[in-house]
Amino acid sequence: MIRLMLRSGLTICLEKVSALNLYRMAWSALICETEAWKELESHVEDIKKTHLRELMSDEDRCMAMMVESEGMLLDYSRQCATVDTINKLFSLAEAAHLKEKISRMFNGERINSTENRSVLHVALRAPRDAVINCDGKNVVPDVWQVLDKIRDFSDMVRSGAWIGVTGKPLKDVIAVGIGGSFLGPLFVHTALQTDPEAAECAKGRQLHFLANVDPIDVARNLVGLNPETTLVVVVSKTFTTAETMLNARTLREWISSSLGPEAVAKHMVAVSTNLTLVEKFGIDPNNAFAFWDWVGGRYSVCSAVGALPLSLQYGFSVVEKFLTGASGIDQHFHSAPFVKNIPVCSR
Ligand SMILES: O=P(O)(O)OC[C@H]1O[C@](O)(CO)[C@@H](O)[C@@H]1O
Repeated sequence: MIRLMLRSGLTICLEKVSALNLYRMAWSALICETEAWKELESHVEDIKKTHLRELMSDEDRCMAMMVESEGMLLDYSRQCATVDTINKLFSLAEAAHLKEKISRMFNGERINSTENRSVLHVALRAPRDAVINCDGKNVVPDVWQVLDKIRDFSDMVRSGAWIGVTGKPLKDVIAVGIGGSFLGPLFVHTALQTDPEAAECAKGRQLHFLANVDPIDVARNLVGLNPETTLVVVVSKTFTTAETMLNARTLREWISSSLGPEAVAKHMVAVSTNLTLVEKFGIDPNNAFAFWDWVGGRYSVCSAVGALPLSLQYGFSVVEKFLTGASGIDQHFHSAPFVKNIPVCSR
């Protein structure tokens, strides 16, 4: 039996581990024990003595700390750091095998080790003809099947082809959700409100978000809304989250007490990975928009979680542009060297 002492102090017996596991264990050695970390640590003491005013007067340094790609400019020159600091951070990224980890993510490997899942939010905005495998299956066709369904549904609602039970068009949407099933869509909605093209597409429509279970917040969100012209989108990855389910039940009651229980079919739809619970709640599975467990909640804005409410408000073409932009950044993240890589430099 061969015994190996890792830098972390862990002793492993070679006959008990496969070569692959050995490789992974070596990778997971603590980052703070690498040379790159130690160099950075001692460098921090020097940089602390430098004033940002002095750093900002160095034009070459400032230019070196700007990266432009995909129509975006990242200027990180106002960090208390020199070009040397940045190079040391790149060395640390290499010591952490960042490049390999990025590739493993795009290859659909189960890098979410706590849940033993792939991390494939990049597939949510991949072009229709892309191939991204999860457990040997290309997931891109499934993604586009849902996106096509979102486009058709939001076109129908926006054009008035899908109407409420009393025959009125549904011009207002309440998205019920919390955490990752709320914050991403709210963020994009806030940004799109200042975009002239998107604002034009949203004229005459309202999008509300309900995350809080405080009854006053619920009441405030409903002010000025008429159930006859409102569509409720219940957004929950698990469809078990207490706050979301309580708000969903409150709104189901708001609709059915005013329009009758049969109105739920026309006035409530859902976004979830758990379509069984969606149906149990009383939402027609035909009006459910799926996503998958390889989408982390906080990364779900490009799934139906964001795409459905935002398409209802702005139209699918606006959302498609958002997805295309995100996909452009994904390609950039996958292929650009660290020094020109906006997501890497902004970490
Ligand atoms: O989408 P769900 O399953 O309703 O979960 C909502 C949020 O609740 C949490 O589980 C906890 O806040 C988050 O991770 C998640 O984004």
